[in-house]
Amino acid sequence: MTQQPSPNHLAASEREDAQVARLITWLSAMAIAFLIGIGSKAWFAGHPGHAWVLWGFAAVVMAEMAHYACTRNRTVQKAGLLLVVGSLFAYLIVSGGESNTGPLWFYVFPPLLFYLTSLKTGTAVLLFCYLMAVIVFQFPALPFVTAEYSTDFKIRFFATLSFESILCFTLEASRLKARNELVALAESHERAAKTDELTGLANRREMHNRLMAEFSRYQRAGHHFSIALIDLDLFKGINDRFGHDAGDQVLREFAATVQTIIRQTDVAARWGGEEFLLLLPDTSLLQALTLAERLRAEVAAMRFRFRGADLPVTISAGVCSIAKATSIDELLKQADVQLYSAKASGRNRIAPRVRTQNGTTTSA
Ligand SMILES: Nc1nc2c(ncn2[C@@H]2O[C@H](COP(=O)(O)OP(=O)(O)OP(=O)(O)O)[C@@H](O)[C@H]2O)c(=O)[nH]1
Repeated sequence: MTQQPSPNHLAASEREDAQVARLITWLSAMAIAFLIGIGSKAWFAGHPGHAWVLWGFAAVVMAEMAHYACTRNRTVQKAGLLLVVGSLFAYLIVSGGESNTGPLWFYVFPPLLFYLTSLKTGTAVLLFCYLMAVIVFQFPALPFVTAEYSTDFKIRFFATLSFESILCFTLEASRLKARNELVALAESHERAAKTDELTGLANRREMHNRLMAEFSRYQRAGHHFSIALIDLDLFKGINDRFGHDAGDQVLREFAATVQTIIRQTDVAARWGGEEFLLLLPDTSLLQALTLAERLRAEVAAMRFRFRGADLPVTISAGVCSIAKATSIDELLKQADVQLYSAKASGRNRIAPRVRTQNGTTTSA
């Protein structure tokens, strides 16, 4: 199974793409200035053919810039620049440019290539360019080759270019590694800031954000939601009789049970010590009561064990729907009042108790 890139990775890639697009725009503008300047120099030095070729390349780069300005297509922009640069360097190697210095421009290629493409694509394109250069250097008699280079030049050219390419590859590989580690670190910090360490559920701050977001959705589009405030009954007794570790294990097991019962779109959070809050989007009061009751029955029927001892675990919950409140604070207050009433009427129950059409009540 292929792993989906995380939102943080996608955001980092998007930022990088935008940065690359800006860089290409600047490089293209500089390339146009250089090509026109060097073309003019060639013109006045009496090499009109060379001048026209360089001006032709400048015109293609201008056309590419205009295309990008109209379409904002970054893939075409990148491919276009690499194609122009590749063709220009091929021309400079076969023609020798001015005074046989054309191949020197090739040193611009490796860093640009690795930065604009991936390490794999960059290496493949570079190897292809090496092959082309070897052919041009080895077979000066080929019809399109007009330059001839000394053996010394060829050896030094390949040696220095290989050194530069390996250096660029290594630097780009470590840049990517550092970037990925940074994104992973940011992700783990982000997760830690939203999660309760003991149970792995959302923490109070994260739940508060989710409640606010759900409330805006309700105000904007009228999507109803409900909450259930759950408290483990007589939890102090469990800690006192069986120890704090037993209490911690109960909290973890209860959190795991909650996660098997709620929907994916629901949010469960540890609201306080032994208090949990469920946010149930698109859920009416009756549906929320049914879910809370199912959870209560499940917990009451479960066997919580710690070091051979059976732990008496039950829950009480207060449920409230946004239809009965005008703000998140009021909603929480009402759920708290309901929880208090569930506790007061004997614990191991859900409040409010409502009558359904067939006369039964939804909670214990
Ligand atoms: N083991 C453990 N205990 C915790 C944690 N957080 C809070 N508690 C304990 O939970 C207990 C809550 O006790 P109380 O508020 O008196 O409530 P209760 O005993 O559950 O009684 P009722 O709520 O009235 O049913 C306290 O003893 C806290 O120390 C935790 O992270 N781990």
